[in-house]
Amino acid sequence: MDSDNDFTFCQVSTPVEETNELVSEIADISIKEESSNVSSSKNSNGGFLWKDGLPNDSSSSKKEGTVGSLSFSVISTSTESTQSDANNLPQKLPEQKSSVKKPTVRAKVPFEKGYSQMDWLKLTRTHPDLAGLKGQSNRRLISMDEVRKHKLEGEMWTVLKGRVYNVSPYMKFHPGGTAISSIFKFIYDISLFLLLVSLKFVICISCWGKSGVDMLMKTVGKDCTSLFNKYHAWVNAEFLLEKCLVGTLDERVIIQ
Ligand code: HEM
Repeated sequence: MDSDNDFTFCQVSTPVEETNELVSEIADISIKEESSNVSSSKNSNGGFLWKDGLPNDSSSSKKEGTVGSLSFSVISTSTESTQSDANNLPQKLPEQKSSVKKPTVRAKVPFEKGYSQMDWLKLTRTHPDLAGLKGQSNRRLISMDEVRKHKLEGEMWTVLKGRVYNVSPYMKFHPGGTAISSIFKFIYDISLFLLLVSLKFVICISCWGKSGVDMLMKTVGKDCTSLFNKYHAWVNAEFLLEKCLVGTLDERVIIQ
């Protein structure tokens, strides 16, 4: 017979049900290291040795074994030894308490009623010309000079990731920084001088108590990409401001 046609069949793994059954019967496994001179239970060739024993609790059997200097014990809760008594059924292990911490809720400057991100998305669906294009294409190239000229009510332009947006309609919808109570504001004022020492921290607290409009007003007539990325690089502005797109920044003007 050709050797290619010579097959040998063998079982390479135990069936899943059997494995689950075995696992459910093991209540506890512990491994502890013994010093090399304590070797009463070790066999002569330094290999593996089992010790069968029945602890006080007759519902479970304990097996001990050694491999080299490691000794371990396996406690089985199998009902094999005692069948009839209902008390001898494998006892449930005490439930482990989960140590999942509750997330801390951070106070934020609340948005005005009717100005949530959901309200904004609704508005983008119903208003066709939020960018104020008046029929112009939003594919045209816009210079930084032109962006700087648009700082007035209704026409507040900003550059984000190479695109020019009219953020006026979004202003009131922009979420604010962390809320600040009046007492905390007092402490904030006193400690402001000390806080100036750490520039990074000052940048962090600069948005405390400020409304979303305050935050976004900083960006009008400028490129806000770095500020945007500093506060929330994860925000999908391309999607949120899709309907506010005025054009693409003409970067050739900056390079020259
Ligand atoms: C122009 C495009 C921008 C868009 C579309 C936008 C959008 C958003 C959105 C959706 C949030 C809520 C994020 C969240 O809760 O995880 C947010 C929060 C915030 N944004 Fe903007 N933003 C823009 C620009 C900016 C800029 C330029 C600044 C900085 C001057 C800024 C400062 C903040 C701050 C401080 C928060 C509150 C962060 C917090 O404490 O959770 N945003 N913005």
